[in-house]
Amino acid sequence: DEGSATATSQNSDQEYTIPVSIGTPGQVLQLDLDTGSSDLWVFSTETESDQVNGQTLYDPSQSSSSSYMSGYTWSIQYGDQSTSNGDIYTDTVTIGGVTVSSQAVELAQSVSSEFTSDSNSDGLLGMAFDSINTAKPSAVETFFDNAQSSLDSFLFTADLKHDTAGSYGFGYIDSSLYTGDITYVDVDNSQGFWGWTSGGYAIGSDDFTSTDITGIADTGTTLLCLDDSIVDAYYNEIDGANNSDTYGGYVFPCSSSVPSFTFAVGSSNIVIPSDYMNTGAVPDDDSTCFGGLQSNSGLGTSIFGDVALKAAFVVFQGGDSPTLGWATK
Ligand SMILES: CCNC(=O)c1c(-c2ccccc2)csc1NC(=O)CNCCc1c[nH]c2ccccc12
Repeated sequence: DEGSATATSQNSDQEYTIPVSIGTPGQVLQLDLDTGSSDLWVFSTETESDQVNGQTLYDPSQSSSSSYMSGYTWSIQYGDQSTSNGDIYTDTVTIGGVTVSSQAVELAQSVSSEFTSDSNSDGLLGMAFDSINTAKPSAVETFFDNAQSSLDSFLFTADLKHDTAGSYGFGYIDSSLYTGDITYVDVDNSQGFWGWTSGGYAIGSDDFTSTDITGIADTGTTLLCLDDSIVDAYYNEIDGANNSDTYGGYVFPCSSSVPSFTFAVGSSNIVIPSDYMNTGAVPDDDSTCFGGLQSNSGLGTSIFGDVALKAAFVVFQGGDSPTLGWATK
């Protein structure tokens, strides 16, 4: 089996959602496919009503295929301190034509304000490894793991785009979506993430710097978050750039031209164009722009978030020795 789903850029590439059908008849929710976590959770009829703000709610009582997982709960806290928790049903889940008949669906009973205020997302579709799923008394499996037996190949692909619709593929590689060859690198999933190591970087047209950059491929995080040495070197090339306490990161005059950013993938590389490195004006000051590259300090890892991923066609290859494939497009 194979399929694909349109990835819709929300709020200027801040996140990307896909339509996911849950239940019989199908209830379609827009979920943020998140390779940086492993819980499939949804806004639901059980979510505190004062924490709902326009989201579509999954209602298990309207699905003839839902089944309550008695005694199961879940509770997650992301690095940005956002949280959600609730109980769990199984139901039929279909994404891009690929169906899992008994997928654990985690219903939110409570969510923190970041999720309430994000009316573009009805929940998260965690696609990292089962070891970091938060269900109790025991972990439940991701859609990707449950779909393995029915997928032609045990992989999914990400073709995220800047300010326009991209796509996620399941079970196959669409060679029309990239140019040249796909370069595969090993994945370290010991922390439950799609962890990998880049061999270095270049700022604009400057010389390449060989240095190991170990981080995670994370569709659920907007920005590219790297070591301070790289980040400081990058913003040294932009007049008027400064690391702002007010805005919580590097900002610069929106009139500045900003360099592109290249990162190594094995013996090849991916170039993030200049315009991806500017996420746009900060709130209440349209002459100050916020950088797409920010510090990883305090994150515990570097993060190749959407700013980096949307510059490439990326293959998430599952199995006993998972790998990541990167291609230019
Ligand atoms: C900003 C979201 N990212 C993180 O918190 C995060 C961190 C992290 C750690 C410490 C401080 C800040 C971030 C490490 S890995 C990692 N990645 C994930 O946790 C991936 N899942 C993010 C889900 C998520 C959290 N807050 C949101 C708000 C909108 C859409 C999605 C989300």
